[in-house]
Amino acid sequence: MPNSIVLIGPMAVGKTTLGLELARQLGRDFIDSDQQIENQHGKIAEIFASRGEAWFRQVEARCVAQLLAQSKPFVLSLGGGAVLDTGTQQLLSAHTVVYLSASSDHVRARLLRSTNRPLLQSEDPVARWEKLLKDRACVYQRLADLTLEIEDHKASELARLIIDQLSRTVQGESNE
Ligand SMILES: Nc1ncnc2c1ncn2[C@@H]1O[C@H](COP(=O)(O)OP(=O)(O)OP(=O)(O)O)[C@@H](O)[C@H]1O
Ligand SMILES: O=C(O)C1=C[C@@H](O)[C@@H](O)[C@H](O)C1
Ligand SMILES: [Mg+2]
Repeated sequence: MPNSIVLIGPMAVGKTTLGLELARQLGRDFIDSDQQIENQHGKIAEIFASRGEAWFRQVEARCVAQLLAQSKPFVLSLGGGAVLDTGTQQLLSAHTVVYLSASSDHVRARLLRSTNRPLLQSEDPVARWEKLLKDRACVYQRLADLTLEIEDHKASELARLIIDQLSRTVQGESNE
């Protein structure tokens, strides 16, 4: 797996948690785009409140482009909406993209206990999450080299599954 592995998917599916575990199992560096933006510009909820979503998206696209320009392969977890940027979509084609897919049932408890996601500030965060997923699912699917249903697996098991499935793909390609 010579290029970077990029985890995409909707909020709360476990991109950050699993990305860290995947990087640990592969002995690679790990970076999370939301964390990177927060280190540079402060809390995402405050950015949305003070500068608006459009400004956040510009910063996010620039941050992701800088990260993907690194020559050493690493594991990158993207914010849930980062894939909407067409420049980011183009850059992702040079990397291995893993879509973490989930039904709302599998993330319901996580959504209900979180208070820091500006796009889910609503009386019904689960319905908001479902609507965002409906709008974005085709983008996630189109960009993905591998799609993984998180179901009730532990992060360590999901990381192992990703490594196994990606190694099989690489093996298959070298046998062609
Ligand atoms: N496989 C798992 N099993 C149980 N809990 C998990 C698993 N993966 C993540 N979690 C928990 O779910 C919550 C959301 O996980 P995480 O922050 O990794 O998701 P995310 O996709 O990065 O979300 P965000 O859109 O906010 O970036 C966290 O509390 C995390 O501990
Ligand atoms: O799905 C989204 O649009 C977002 C997801 C989070 O990771 C953050 O990037 C932010 O809250 C926006
Ligand atoms: Mg995250």
